[in-house]
Amino acid sequence: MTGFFLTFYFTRNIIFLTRFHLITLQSEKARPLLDQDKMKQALTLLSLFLFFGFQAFSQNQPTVLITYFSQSGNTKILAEAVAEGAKSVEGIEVKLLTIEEVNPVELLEAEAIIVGSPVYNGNPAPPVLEFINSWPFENRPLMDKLGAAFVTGGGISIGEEGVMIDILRAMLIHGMIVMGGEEVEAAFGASAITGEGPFENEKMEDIFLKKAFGLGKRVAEKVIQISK
Ligand SMILES: Cc1cc2nc3c(=O)[nH]c(=O)nc-3n(C[C@H](O)[C@H](O)[C@H](O)COP(=O)(O)O)c2cc1C
Repeated sequence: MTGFFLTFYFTRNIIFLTRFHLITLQSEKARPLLDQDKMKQALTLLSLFLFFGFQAFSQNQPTVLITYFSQSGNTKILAEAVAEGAKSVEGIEVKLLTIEEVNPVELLEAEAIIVGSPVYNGNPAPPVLEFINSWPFENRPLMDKLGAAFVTGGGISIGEEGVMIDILRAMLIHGMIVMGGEEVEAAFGASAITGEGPFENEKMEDIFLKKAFGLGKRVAEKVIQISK
């Protein structure tokens, strides 16, 4: 939609400026290179070319939607790394939004949806479940979209793998094709431990960011492959 309005805006401005130039030429009694009718025809053709050219360009970029809930910022950091990975693939439009920001059109337009959640009592955080439960089911509009998950949890083995499976399972109900990350250590998606032992740092560990980057990259590459 944004692409459409931008295209419209630019094309309209080009037409306006060219007309203005024509009028100026006439008023200065300068000799135009073409007569006025031919110039109008050329202008119309040029406008159509620009309009459809921009449209084709703006609509051809398949979208990867990365969406997450994060109360204290850890899942947000992981989401940003997933987005960086997806952006590293040429020809992909990446949308990075919190689950509160996503609208239904963005969900339906995306070729791939990557959902991130913190672990809350061994489960996805309630706002993430609420978000997934709001996805449209009738006629299964999410069918065949790619899906993936990422998670942050406070401790080792107290829920992060289970939460990724929960998200992927819900995606499967919608007929989505689910994927893990690039590395075998990210088989169910990307996860990070944020509050135990060596991982209880201010800064998120690079091994977790690498898994997240790899997840975004792999999903984006697959989107390009199946969009051809
Ligand atoms: C209500 C609540 C329940 C939690 N339960 C778990 C849990 O079961 N397992 C776990 O590993 N971490 C648990 N945590 C820790 C969070 O998953 C962890 O701090 C996470 O990185 C927070 O993500 P955020 O910074 O994006 O909000 C819990 C945190 C809260 C607030």
